Amino acid sequence: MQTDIRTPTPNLLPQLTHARNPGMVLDLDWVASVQANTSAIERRAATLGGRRSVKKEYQAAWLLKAISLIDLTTLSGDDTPGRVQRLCAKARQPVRAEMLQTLGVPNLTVGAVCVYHDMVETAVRALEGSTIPVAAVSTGFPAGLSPWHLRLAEIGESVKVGAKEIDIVISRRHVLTGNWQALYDEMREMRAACGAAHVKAILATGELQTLRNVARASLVCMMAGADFIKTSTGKEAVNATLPVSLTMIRAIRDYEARTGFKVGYKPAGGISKAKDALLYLALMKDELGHPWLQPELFRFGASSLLGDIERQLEHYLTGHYSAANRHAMG
Ligand SMILES: O=C[C@H](O)COP(=O)(O)O
Repeated sequence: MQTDIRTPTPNLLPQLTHARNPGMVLDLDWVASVQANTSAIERRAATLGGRRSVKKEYQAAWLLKAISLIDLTTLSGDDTPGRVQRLCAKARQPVRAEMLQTLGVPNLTVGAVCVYHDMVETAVRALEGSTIPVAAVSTGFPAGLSPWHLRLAEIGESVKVGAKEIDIVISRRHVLTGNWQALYDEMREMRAACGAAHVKAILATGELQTLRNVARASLVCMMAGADFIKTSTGKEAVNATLPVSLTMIRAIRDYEARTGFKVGYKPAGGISKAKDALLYLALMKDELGHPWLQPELFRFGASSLLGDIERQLEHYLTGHYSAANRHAMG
């Protein structure tokens, strides 16, 4: 039976505190034992799309919750300080002030702002006085093929200028060749380079060929101390999908069951519709429960999702849709 996701307004959900995942020694027997039943996973994912969506005030509450979980992202070659400043203004006040007042959440912000290293200082300055962290994509994002010492140095540079979260990319070839030791070692070193900054491991699942590879790579990154596992850079041909999400979420559940440590989940790439955000939240609640509905353990990596959510909230309040271009992000 599916869980009913109707819940009171998001700011009434319990606040989470959890110990940071320290990682563990690489357990190759555990890794080798991990399988993924692709047809069962795909069947389950297909049922999610058909579920009845929540309506009216319940939907509005869940959309507000979704906003608080967005890593508001710009990762374009033509990013400018001006665009990043506008994005940060949006991060501070994601929906028009009068709408937030009416909805009873005047202080709502997004989960984080996510940018390339070059824009970290601009974002940090633009977010001064708020509690919104800046996340930097790092380690030769998106391919992760720059020289190793430069990948590590890039993490250090971003942390030095104020990034509180680092989204690293793994070496896909370690997964594709089954070199779990190499994946573990690189993840461990990258986590160490992050220091106190939290590390999200981007698996680039669209390039890992099988769900079994996704499950094993998820586990190895968690064993090496990832704070979050993230699907995609947004630059692969296939980015976040529900089957991949189920696979990764279940890896998180198994890891917690065996070690007691909670690891966060970040689907990213191609999530641009409010209704998709609701599906993901329902999935998290069904599979992992309330702790994974907090920014400490769940984020959407998304550049345009906020605009669609804002349109849906406006429709809820006024009965009308405004043009999408009224909700520009940057
Ligand atoms: O990590 C975030 C992604 O790059 C955003 O992808 P998107 O532009 O498809 O929303």
